[in-house]
Amino acid sequence: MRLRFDAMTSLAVAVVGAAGRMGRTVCSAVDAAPDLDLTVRADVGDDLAALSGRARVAVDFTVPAVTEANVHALLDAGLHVVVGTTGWTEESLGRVRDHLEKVNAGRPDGLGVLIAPNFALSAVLAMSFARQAARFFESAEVVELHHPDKVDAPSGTALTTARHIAEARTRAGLGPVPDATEKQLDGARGAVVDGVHVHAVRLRGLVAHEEVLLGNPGEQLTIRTDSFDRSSFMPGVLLAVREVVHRPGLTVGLEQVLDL
Ligand SMILES: NC(=O)C1=CN([C@@H]2O[C@H](COP(=O)(O)OP(=O)(O)OC[C@H]3O[C@@H](n4cnc5c(N)ncnc54)[C@H](OP(=O)(O)O)[C@@H]3O)[C@@H](O)[C@H]2O)C=CC1
Ligand SMILES: O=C(O)C1=N[C@H](C(=O)O)C[C@H](O)C1
Repeated sequence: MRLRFDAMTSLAVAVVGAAGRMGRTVCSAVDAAPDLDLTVRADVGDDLAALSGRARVAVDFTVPAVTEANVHALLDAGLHVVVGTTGWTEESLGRVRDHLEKVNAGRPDGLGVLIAPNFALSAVLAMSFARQAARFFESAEVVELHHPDKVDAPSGTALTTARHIAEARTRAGLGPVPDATEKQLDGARGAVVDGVHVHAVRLRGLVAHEEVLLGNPGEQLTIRTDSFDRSSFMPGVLLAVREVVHRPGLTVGLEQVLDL
């Protein structure tokens, strides 16, 4: 019965932030997918409560300052939500988890929220490889490189990568990364995220890139991911849209869906 339903009914999708760089690309990708139906393009000033009944899944690519409020409004409107916008913290994720528990209480087919800092397969794999490798290296630093219209630094992907590296180092009993710097210009050693230095480059011509540098005496491992075009994020976004309706509660990271 379920197969018949999936085969005959397309999934109605709303895109929030539809006029933005990612929003426009997601609209085209949803439009081109035979099993998905783009029913709403929402942007600044649109009332998200009005999406109730017009879509089953909303995709949010907006700005860090509004994304959490959007998710709460979309849950109140009864939609599953896929989020690519950056700026999430343990606290804001916790509030979404609490909200989901409330709206899903007593519902076997509860709502799902899937939040991922990066939907590109190469980036998800790079984060996973970095996490795997981190415990074997004395030194670890992250360099992220993006287009200069990006409003946040460091990138959400770099923050997540650094946190995963730090967790792996702690679990392995590694101490602080070696660094004899005594005197520096402000920012010369980047931001420090859980003990891992993160450097942000903004350069016209770039899209989204990251290097994880891992060092030991006499050797270095570099893990690099490049998104040359926003089409790189689309298979992951579409996968998340199709998956989120089957995953009640909060899912963080596309790696959960890919079983990495
Ligand atoms: N997870 C992933 O794989 C990826 C994540 N990102 C992240 O996605 C986010 C968006 O990136 P990008 O598309 O480049 O940014 P843009 O600035 O191009 O797009 C954001 C859009 O959201 C709109 N917007 C702002 N506030 C609201 C609101 N309250 N409700 C609805 N729409 C709103 C903006 O309108 P206006 O311009 O008028 O303010 C704009 O149209 C960023 O956080 C970025 O880091 C980006 C790429 C991949
Ligand atoms: O703003 C961008 O462009 C991107 N943002 C995300 C991030 O901050 O990690 C994902 C990707 O790097 C592109």
